[in-house]
Amino acid sequence: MQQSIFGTNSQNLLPFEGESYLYSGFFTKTQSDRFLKVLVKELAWQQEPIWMFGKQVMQPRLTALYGDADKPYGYSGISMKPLDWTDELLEIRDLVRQHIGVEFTHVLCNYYRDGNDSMGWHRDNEAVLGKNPSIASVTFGATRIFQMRHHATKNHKIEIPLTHGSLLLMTGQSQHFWEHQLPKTKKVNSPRINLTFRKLI
Ligand SMILES: O=C(O)CCC(=O)C(=O)O
Ligand SMILES: [Fe+2]
Repeated sequence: MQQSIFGTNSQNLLPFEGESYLYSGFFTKTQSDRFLKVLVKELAWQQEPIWMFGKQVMQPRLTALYGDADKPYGYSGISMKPLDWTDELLEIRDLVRQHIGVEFTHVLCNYYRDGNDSMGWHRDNEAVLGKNPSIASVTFGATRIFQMRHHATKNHKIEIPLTHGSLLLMTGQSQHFWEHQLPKTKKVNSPRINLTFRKLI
């Protein structure tokens, strides 16, 4: 049984100008163990290059994009063509959709092999996501610290441990006013999978 996002355990983690909610035990341990195992094995993981300061560098993680449409989804100077939903990704999408009420069209999958893999500061604010996108972020595997900070001031940094089976919803003005990252850590040497469900308009 999934926890309702309208339950009493949800409170806005952002102090102002956006809304983000964490549902720690959204998936059961049994579900989470199964999804971690299957997704590591079955998704079409690739290490993609991105452009940074005029140079091409490899991303410090593996990624895969799945979704409805045959339309490419570009970010950070790369364009990815979505693959067709797998059974497990559809199952997870439907559980998340049931509770958030958003018809997600795509899921960007990230595979952090260990604490050396990471994602730098960014906002998910591409025009194709619309003005105030709701992004649902699901984690299986190692707990990693997810950081958010106010984009304009770089102040008000908050740290959110994203545990096995957790769901983080970033919504409202979050992607306009707040940026986020997943820093490297020496404390983790096991894998983590993160799925960010998005609705392209
Ligand atoms: O791995 C995470 O928790 C963050 C992923 C993320 O920010 C993204 O895919 O845009
Ligand atoms: Fe992001």
